[in-house]
Amino acid sequence: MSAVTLRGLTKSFGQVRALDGVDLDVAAGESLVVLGPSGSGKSTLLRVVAGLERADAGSVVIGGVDQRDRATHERDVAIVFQHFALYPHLSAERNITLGLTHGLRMPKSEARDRARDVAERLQITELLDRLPRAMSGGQRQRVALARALARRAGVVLLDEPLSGLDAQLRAELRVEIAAILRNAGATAVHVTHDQLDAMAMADRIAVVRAGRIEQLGTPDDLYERPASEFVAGFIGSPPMNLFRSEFDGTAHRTLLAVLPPSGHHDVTLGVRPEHLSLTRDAPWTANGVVVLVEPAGPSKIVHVSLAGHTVTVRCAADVGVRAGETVPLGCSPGRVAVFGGPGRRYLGTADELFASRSAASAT
Ligand SMILES: Nc1ncnc2c1ncn2[C@@H]1O[C@H](COP(=O)(O)OP(=O)(O)OP(=O)(O)O)[C@@H](O)[C@H]1O
Repeated sequence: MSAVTLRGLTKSFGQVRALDGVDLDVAAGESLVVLGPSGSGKSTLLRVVAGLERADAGSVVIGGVDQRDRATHERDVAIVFQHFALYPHLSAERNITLGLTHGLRMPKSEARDRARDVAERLQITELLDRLPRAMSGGQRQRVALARALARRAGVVLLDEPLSGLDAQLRAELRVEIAAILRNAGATAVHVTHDQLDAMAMADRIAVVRAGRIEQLGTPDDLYERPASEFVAGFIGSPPMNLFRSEFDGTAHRTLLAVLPPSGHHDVTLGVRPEHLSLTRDAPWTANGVVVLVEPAGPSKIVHVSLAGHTVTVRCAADVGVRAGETVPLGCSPGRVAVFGGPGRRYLGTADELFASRSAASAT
């Protein structure tokens, strides 16, 4: 396993800046997920690390060695692509051993031993003699992963390895792949636009937007303290409710009145679904109309229409509400995140902002 260090990576395609000065350190043995919307530069980042794309500026260092003059096959990386890219006319075993015998010039018997070893760990031994067309999507993806792991490369790069699989298989495989990479002690960089994949697979997540890293942190960091409105809206299922206008008119106005006068007047308030309740017994309240009740196992997600947008509330499964009902919504300012200023960065909770304002006015 090797550490990966990226410094000042920049890459443009014509007018499009796919990477805009990316600095990133991935520790040896770490699983890092690059998460962002379509077109944010995730694949380009991975391709530059793999040497499939040349950066306009910046450096890629793997295991302490600058990769500038190295072609993809000379880099200590294994790649698992979005599309399985297995050779259709070769058995699973041959798919796994081909890169070893040809790429790494390993003797056939040794390559076969390695394939069998990794197949056992991935529980696909019974697939080794099969052609890809005789396998399910999930089985093919396991074989693709086996092929990457069999190389025992210092770094495994995965580009949307789960896309194209159905939700249940995706949920199973994301946990499985994370465990396999962890047990193998592999350094892994995954790319995905799916925050559930990211939360399950990552030691740390880098959220990218327009070729820049917006926030880097553990899944808990990102969930508890999103650095910006963009991150807040991207993480969590359902994601944080964001109020550009107002939650409770009085509360919002009170909040605006206490914010620093330095241009933070256009703020967004964010509240997680689990921090809203269908009660009037809270410091801030408003009324809304239930549009949909969605069962979610031990809880339910209630979608409530409020001042022109839909708010999601996570509540206990036994709370009895029906579509069409008018319900109170309550929350506490300690649970309200405030975003504003350039880049709509996180300014603190409403409570913290009230407190700092009163402390400032007291001195
Ligand atoms: N070979 C290319 N030629 C021209 N533009 C490109 C090329 N590759 C990527 N881009 C552009 O660079 C930007 C980043 O693309 P990239 O594929 O890295 O994004 P992504 O985050 O991986 O998106 P997705 O999730 O849709 O795959 C996009 O605007 C894309 O259109």
